[in-house]
Amino acid sequence: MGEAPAFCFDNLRNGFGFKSKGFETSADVGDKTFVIGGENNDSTSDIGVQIYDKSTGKWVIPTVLGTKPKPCKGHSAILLNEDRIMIIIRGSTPDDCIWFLEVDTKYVKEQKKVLGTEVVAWSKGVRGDADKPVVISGPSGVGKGTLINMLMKEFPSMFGFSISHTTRAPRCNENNGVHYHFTDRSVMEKDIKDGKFLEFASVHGNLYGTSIEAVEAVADSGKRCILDIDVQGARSVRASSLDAIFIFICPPSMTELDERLRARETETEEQILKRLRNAEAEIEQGKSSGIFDHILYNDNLEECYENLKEFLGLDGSAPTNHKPSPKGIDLPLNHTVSKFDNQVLINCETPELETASKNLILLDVSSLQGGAPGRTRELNVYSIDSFSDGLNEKLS
Ligand SMILES: Nc1ncnc2c1ncn2[C@@H]1O[C@H](COP(=O)(O)OP(=O)(O)OP(=O)(O)O)[C@@H](O)[C@H]1O
Ligand SMILES: Nc1nc2c(ncn2[C@@H]2O[C@H](COP(=O)(O)O)[C@@H](O)[C@H]2O)c(=O)[nH]1
Repeated sequence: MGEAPAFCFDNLRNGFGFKSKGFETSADVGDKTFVIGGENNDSTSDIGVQIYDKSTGKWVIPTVLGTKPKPCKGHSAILLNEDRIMIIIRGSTPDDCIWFLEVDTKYVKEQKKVLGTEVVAWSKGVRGDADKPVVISGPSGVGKGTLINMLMKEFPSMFGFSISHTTRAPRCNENNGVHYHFTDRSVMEKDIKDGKFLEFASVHGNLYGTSIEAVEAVADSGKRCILDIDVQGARSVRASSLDAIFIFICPPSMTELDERLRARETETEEQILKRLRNAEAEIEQGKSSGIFDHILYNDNLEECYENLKEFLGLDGSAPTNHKPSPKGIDLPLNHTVSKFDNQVLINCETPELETASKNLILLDVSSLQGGAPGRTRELNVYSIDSFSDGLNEKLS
């Protein structure tokens, strides 16, 4: 069990001729040293990332993906599984104190290939078993939006909609930033290239995509994220580490789909025909691709909605969705962080107390799920009373 001093002033960069401005941590992965640092201990500062490549003797500023932690008063860091660094933030809110910086995970490796640069990716640590995002897919006109609106209306504090980007023109009843982020193709293509999208696809001749930020904004609001995306997008999300549940909505017949699209009066004849042509392939893939956990037929709307609620475990009385709030990790300036198998121990010393009390916090990382882009979930946090032989109070 290796013990690492926390808030260490790491001389690493001085040793290589760099001026260190303050409180940084570092971790070695292969021949790279990842330096994670804020500027000083007095005020809050951003957590920047730099990489020292020992094989070339050069410093590299990586492309940083994901939403990063807010400016903070300091942090500790410890390497897990040789591919991600767990960061414990000082002076943060309870739901914002653990973050992960992925440095060599599958996602990071893929993004390095796509972007052609060094890449690191942040994901926020979520304690316990947070509800998984829900991906809803199906051909245009089947009623996805209608069902999602019903769900959001009945459970406004439970669900949040992931607002996609699209290059298609807004319909007369659609608002920018509410129904979609309407954008230019060149801007969206640049953002895709910069790794800002969880998934994207060309759908009926336009570009659509889910930004990492859209999904994180919902998670940050404490709600369960709903994504309305096409089958190609669902496939990409399935291949990502978002760890969602996938529902495919099927029409009762192509004739009925045709009627619904026409009755909506939002597309031209040409566009309707294009959407109907694409629907056949989508239905085929929706039923056979193995992407979806559940297929719902939207014939009678009310019945389909009841089935959707049942699948989401919402068929009884309206759930309160009030999980107990997790307690924070109140890190003092002096503490050590150590790791043993899948457990990280934070030893907070409070020498000013006569009894020199020790406050131990155990982070169980054995069941971590998900990861960048999105959230790293299933982190369990316990406090340990060092003066008794028993555990624990679960803090999450
Ligand atoms: N079960 C149903 N029976 C009859 N009409 C329905 C049913 N479900 C939805 N509709 C209607 O069908 C039309 C298309 O529905 P909606 O816009 O929700 O489809 P969608 O799957 O979200 O389409 P798109 O992918 O193009 O956004 C709407 O006018 C809606 O009111
Ligand atoms: N892959 C993605 N598909 C998306 C996204 N947002 C919407 N969609 C799908 O596009 C079609 C058409 O939508 P419309 O609003 O123009 O009728 C529909 O099937 C949506 O599910 C996205 O972010 N990614």
